[in-house]
Amino acid sequence: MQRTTRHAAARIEQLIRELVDVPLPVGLTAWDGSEEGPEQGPRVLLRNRRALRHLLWQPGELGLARAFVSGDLDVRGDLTEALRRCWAVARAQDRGPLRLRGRHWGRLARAALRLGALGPRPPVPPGEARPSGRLHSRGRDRSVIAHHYDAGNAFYELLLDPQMAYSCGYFTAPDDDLEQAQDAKLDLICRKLALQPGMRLLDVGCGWGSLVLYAARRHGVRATAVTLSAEQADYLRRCAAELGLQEQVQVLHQDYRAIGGEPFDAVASVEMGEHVGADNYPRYAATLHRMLRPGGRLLIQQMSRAGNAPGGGAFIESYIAPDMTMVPIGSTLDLLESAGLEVRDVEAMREHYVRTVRAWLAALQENWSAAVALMGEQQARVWWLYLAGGALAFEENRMGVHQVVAVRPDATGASGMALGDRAALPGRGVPA
Ligand SMILES: C[S@@+](CC[C@H](N)C(=O)[O-])C[C@H]1O[C@@H](n2cnc3c(N)ncnc32)[C@H](O)[C@@H]1O
Repeated sequence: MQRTTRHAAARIEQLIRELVDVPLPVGLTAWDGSEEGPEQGPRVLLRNRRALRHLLWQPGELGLARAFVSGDLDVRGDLTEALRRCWAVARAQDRGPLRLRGRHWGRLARAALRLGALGPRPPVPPGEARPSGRLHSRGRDRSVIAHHYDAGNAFYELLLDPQMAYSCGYFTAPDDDLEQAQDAKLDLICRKLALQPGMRLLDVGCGWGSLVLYAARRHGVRATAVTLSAEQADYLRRCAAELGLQEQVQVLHQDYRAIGGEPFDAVASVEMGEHVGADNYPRYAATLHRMLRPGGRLLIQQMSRAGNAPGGGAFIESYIAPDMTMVPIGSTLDLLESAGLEVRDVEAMREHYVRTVRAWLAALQENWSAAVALMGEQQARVWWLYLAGGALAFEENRMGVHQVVAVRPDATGASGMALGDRAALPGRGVPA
């Protein structure tokens, strides 16, 4: 027979003290209405005992995420602040969130028994990707990309700016909004690439085509856009046709490994390098090099991560972007140079990503009912958690993002850059 308690929150608080020796970082309300922890700030609600069972069956970040996604665990108030406080505890413990040691298991099981929380494995909420096949084989990459990017253009339209840029924006003034920041980012990229009318631009990993459409319209280039997502390719073809740019913008729905033909005057790849994997990065860098004419410029924008945990963490890997790899920026620069490119400029943009992700999160919250109608409550909660945690990761310097300008020197070693040309430095704004 299950033993019940009317003091579940107190028991959980006691358990947390025993396990990690810290007071509750956030308020806690348990299924029996009992409350513990700070009264101010965000509050975690354990709606039922199943919330704990998610953690017992899948200890750590993923169990916590499943409890949240299913709604068994909820947060009242600011989710980002709740995550910030929990991360602070994890940092003080010198380990990730809820990474328990073997000796803790006995205590955990006894506490769960007292709380009546022992029971069968709860159903895994929908939306987890289960990629199969060899890591970063073309087939597996295609299904992983479809999982994330083919979630429906209508959803991304709710979240993103009108140009549908799905990468870090560039805030040049304190009160810039997302639309201005994405416009400024595209402008900055075009200037760093020194685009001129008639030039040929290749964009590898083009998303919904914000860069190629911008560059074609504002700089008169002829652009080729490559994406592995069928929905993105269709969307971009439609946009290009509506804007009368179908002659200027060619859209290729294919893997970057299949790119061939004549080299381009300029090559861009904005937040795609995270998808290629450590083993394939040299091949990706070699492709960028091969597709750039000698003397041409490359711009990549890429997220980075310090330390030895190259993925996005258990939650991101399961729900958002499996097989993603992020490495320290220094390693990326090495790999680009090993491919024969010469790195000319690196700009760190971490603070811009804090604001970008916060803007996406605000858009999700404003459009919550529409998002739920499109994808269901649980999937909308996946995005809520992803964006709240993502903004925090950039804020706390667990993740970074950089723009890198490189050139392919010609046979004589000439870079094609004028003396003193420091890749569009005048374009840099200083956000407050
Ligand atoms: C984060 S999105 C960035 C989109 C775009 N550059 C932007 O700034 O809005 C990553 C893009 O990389 C593409 N991608 C990922 N892996 C790819 C691959 N193996 N081959 C071609 N494109 C790929 C995805 O389809 C998506 O368009």
